[in-house]
Amino acid sequence: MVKKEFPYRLYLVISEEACVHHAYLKVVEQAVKGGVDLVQLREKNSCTEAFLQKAILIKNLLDQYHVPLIINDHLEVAQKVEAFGIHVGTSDIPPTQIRKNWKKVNCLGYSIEDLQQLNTQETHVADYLGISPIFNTPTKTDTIIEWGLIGIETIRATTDKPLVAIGQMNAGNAQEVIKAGANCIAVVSAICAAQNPAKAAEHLRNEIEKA
Ligand SMILES: Cc1ncc(COP(=O)(O)OP(=O)(O)O)c(N)n1
Ligand SMILES: Cc1nc(C(=O)O)sc1CCOP(=O)(O)O
Ligand SMILES: [Mg+2]
Repeated sequence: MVKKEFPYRLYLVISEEACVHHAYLKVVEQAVKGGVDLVQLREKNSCTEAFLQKAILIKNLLDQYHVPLIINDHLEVAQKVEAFGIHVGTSDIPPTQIRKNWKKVNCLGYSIEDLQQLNTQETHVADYLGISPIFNTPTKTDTIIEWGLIGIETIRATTDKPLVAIGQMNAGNAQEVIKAGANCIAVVSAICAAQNPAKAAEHLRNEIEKA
């Protein structure tokens, strides 16, 4: 595998239902203005058509800001919208299958839930690894481990792939998470539930850059 660049540092994972104070497209735009440089659309409860329509709207918006779009789980939507990439976990289409069916995928993310996964072909073909989760979070409860900072350090020592930290990430822990070895921080609530998504993103981004 040729190692690709992964310059992204603040990753917004968004769904319409996670957005508390503003419409999701407004949250995306404000977040990008505040410093988000990668966005994932994660619609766990939408049918394919609704997911696709949301993806088209977000893609059109993000293209104006030259910010890449990642689609969660759904290969058909990702391909139809010509997304930058896709994120999958251990219960989804395996990364090797995605490589076979989507030759032009630019960025393939894969969730890591245990250390054994690091030695698999699925991990090998991924462009970045999501450390799933750093801390338990009410936003996603079907997780099996809480990696903590030690988990980031352990994974960092094992792989040189870009590492994305997710799960209860916020401005209060962003610096220590980056210092422990994560390249990028992914958030849902810290931006989607903020009164001011632009300010929330800016605060997070500043903490990341200070680390
Ligand atoms: C950046 C990032 N990391 C991890 C996940 C979780 O993916 P997965 O384990 O497939 O769980 P769902 O998001 O599909 O519920 C993610 N989405 N993004
Ligand atoms: C989408 C997602 N994946 C996770 C994982 O552990 O794989 S945790 C998560 C949700 C993160 O939400 P918040 O920033 O609100 O804690
Ligand atoms: Mg998934």
